[in-house]
Amino acid sequence: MNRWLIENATMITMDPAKPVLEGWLSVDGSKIAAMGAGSAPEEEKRQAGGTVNGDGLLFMPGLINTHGHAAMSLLRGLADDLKLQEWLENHMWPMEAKFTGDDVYWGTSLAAAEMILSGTTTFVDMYDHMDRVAEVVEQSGMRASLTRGVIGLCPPDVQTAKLNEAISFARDWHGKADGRIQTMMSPHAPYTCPPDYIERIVAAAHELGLPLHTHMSETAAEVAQNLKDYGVRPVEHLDRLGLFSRPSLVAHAVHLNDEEIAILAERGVAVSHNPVSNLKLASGVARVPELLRAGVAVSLGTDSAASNNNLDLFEEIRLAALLHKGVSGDPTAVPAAEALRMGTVYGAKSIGLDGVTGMLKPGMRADLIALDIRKPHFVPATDYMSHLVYSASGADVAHVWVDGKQLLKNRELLTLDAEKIRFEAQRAFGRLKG
Ligand SMILES: CSC[C@H]1O[C@@H](n2cnc3c(O)ncnc32)[C@H](O)[C@@H]1O
Ligand SMILES: [Zn+2]
Repeated sequence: MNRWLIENATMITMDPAKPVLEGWLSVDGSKIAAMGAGSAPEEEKRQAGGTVNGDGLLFMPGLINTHGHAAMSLLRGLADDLKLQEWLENHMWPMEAKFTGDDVYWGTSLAAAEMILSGTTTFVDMYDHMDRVAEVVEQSGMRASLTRGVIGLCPPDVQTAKLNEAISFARDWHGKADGRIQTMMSPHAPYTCPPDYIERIVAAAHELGLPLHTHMSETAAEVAQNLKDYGVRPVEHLDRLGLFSRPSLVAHAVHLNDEEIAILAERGVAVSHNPVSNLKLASGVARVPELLRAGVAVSLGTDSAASNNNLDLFEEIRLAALLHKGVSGDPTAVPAAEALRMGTVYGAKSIGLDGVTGMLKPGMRADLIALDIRKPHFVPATDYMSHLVYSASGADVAHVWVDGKQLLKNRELLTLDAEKIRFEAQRAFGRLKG
């Protein structure tokens, strides 16, 4: 079915020109062809090879998760209630050292199933064995920005091998899966990559014409250590190493001073805010209202299911709206519409996909989700933008399309075998646990 039509739909478009629309939307191939208020014109009906009745459904753009490590879903619930360094060094890294390509494949498949079931259509993933992650993206039909994260705490020949692997992956997979995959280059963090290694990664990003992604200023301890080791805080450190000379996306950015916020704004650096992970690892609360005021594109990420412990981006949206009210004492700190933009349009902008996804608008990719608004917590129909932020959860998502192709129908996964994934993921965890 190349051209199809949604009728009787309530749509939160995220398009400032028409944020809410009661009407119809047509899809042609991978793109939104046209949309309008009221009932669809006869010509649209004639051209449509099929029709979705939007009654009882709320349509919006698919959500965009701008920071995560999908395969770590295999480590969900393994090490809770710890601070970042202990969690990483004593629990995550020893387990990850045992990960095979198959573990990454099944862990990522598990994450993809969870993300589709909760309305995420695009995700950013930084990990190892990335061709196996890309395989899942191809099969699942999702859209993704993928990057082989490199940790430089190793001998020079190993550093070089990892960097070469990251370059090959980025070169081989950029634009694949019918254009749904794009790639980036990623030093894991300033505290795990020596300065000369970061410079080499930045140089590779320039050669490949790709963006950069890293963890930055996640904890107060990281900032203190950076000051001790290099005499400057992480933002200035990375700026001096040229990281911001390419389009960049930094995850966390919890501990920033005013000067650093100004630098990020001036360099056009995007920030992935991960409120649940930052709370769970007791890292702190990012200065999101100040970042937004400075004009920084702040989007939302779950981080991994090992520090979250789910991949429901609706939770991050809700928390982004609530948390900063509580911290600042200002109920308008992050209004509902802004939180929703963080999960959609700002997410697209953060990874160079503005004009492609994150909004329901003719010409853009048909990445859309439909929530079941017959449930009690969507009643009364006062303000659906408010309901999406303060009442909804991923469990309300009934249907998902990416590039016009349906991935979820009445909560049934169409591209992934949920039963097999459950079985294989559990088996992989058993093997890893030993
Ligand atoms: C080199 S692949 C990615 C690497 O990142 C680790 N990781 C997961 N969550 C976090 C986080 O919140 N801060 C820093 N690093 C994190 C993960 O365990 C992988 O080793
Ligand atoms: Zn992370």
